[in-house]
Amino acid sequence: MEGYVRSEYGNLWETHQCRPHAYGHTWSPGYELPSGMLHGQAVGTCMGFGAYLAMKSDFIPEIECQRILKVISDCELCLWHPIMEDGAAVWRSQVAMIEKRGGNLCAPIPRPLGESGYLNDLSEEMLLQRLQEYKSICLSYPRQGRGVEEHCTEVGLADPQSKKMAPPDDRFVVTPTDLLITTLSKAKAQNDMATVGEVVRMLDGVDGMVVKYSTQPSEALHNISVQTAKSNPNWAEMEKKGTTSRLLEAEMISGQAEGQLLKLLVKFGAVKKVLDIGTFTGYSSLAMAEALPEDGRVVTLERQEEAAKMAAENWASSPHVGKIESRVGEAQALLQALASQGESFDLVFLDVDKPGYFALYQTLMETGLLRVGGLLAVDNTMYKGEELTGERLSLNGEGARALNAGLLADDRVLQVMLPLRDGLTLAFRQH
Ligand SMILES: C[S@@+](CC[C@H](N)C(=O)[O-])C[C@H]1O[C@@H](n2cnc3c(N)ncnc32)[C@H](O)[C@@H]1O
Repeated sequence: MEGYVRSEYGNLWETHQCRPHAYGHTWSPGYELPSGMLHGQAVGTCMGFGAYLAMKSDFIPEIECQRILKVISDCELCLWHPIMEDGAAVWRSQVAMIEKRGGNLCAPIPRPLGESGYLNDLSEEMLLQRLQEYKSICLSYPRQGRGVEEHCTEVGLADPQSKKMAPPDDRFVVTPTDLLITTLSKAKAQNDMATVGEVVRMLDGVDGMVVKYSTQPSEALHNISVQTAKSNPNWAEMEKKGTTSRLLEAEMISGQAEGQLLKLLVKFGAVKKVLDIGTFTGYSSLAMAEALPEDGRVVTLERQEEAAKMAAENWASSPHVGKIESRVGEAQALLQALASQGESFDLVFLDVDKPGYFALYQTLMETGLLRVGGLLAVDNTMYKGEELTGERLSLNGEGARALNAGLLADDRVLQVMLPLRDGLTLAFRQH
């Protein structure tokens, strides 16, 4: 144990490593807890599966694979558990491991017997196929590949799932989330669907409460919300005609709560120059313009001509319209142009397609468009809660995750993620 800790010292999270002693610990973390298996039993299944993959990769001959499976089985450990039928959970574990191990699967498997090689390429499709092949082999082993006393409850231990969430009575209610969790937990225990419905109603009220108790919008901002809410048929029509290249939708609007937060940041920071990346129908640009002093300026960027036109119409009646400069084109190219003009900004609001987030962030930092002492606000950093589900992320979800990870690794910024609507991150550039 001491030798292990010594070798791991400085990296007790065990990240970014190719580690022979992680044999049996690549796929099982995805199903160990929900299965209720003892840790060693779950590792047994994963060692057996690793041995099978080693054979399929020509790292060991079939006879040695059988030898490994026989040893595991003779030790009364589990080779196969029905929970492994949940291929999606096994795949999620693989995805999480790739992230943990710094971008590579690095699954240690025998190569040759007694030494370790690493498996890096295993697609989801191939993983599912190999699992089924492995299962059919395991079924020919004693107990059909099952272990003896596999589960925690069989040896007098509590089911690990029962510890996953503190029992409702033990959990302090400090936040609305605590309240929702405790109420839902009780409802689940009592199979009480009426209370589940009540929780849905409460959840639905969270955004409404934020809106209710935040400063109400100006008439011009209110009108943008109203116009935008009616705009979906127009966007669909424009996309069909080819006047916009992608489908825009009313739901893209930042809206009141974020608009008021942006206004507040402009006022509090005595901001003079704002860069708004993603104009859409002009809500965030106008919100920030309203908070700027007379000589303040918002430069707003939008790739879709039609959206920029609609934004200009929306601002036309506002006394703050003169503070807004609209530029049309791809954000990355427009940023380069602004940088070459020697521009820099006190506040940048980033709200465009998420796959481009990190590259745009890098440009903002490298060119000095976000000045030292300036603030970056980024929308949708909790992208639809995708990361919470543990499912595979969409391209947008990946984009948000890449930015979140990039901010975390960058000591030039201090940041906080606020669970406001779809997640809004504030990052202060300290150097
Ligand atoms: C979420 S909306 C912006 C919402 C706006 N900030 C508001 O307050 O309502 C994103 C906008 O950015 C535009 N956009 C997306 N990716 C872009 C890119 N790479 N360059 C320029 N504009 C982009 C879209 O056309 C869309 O109008």
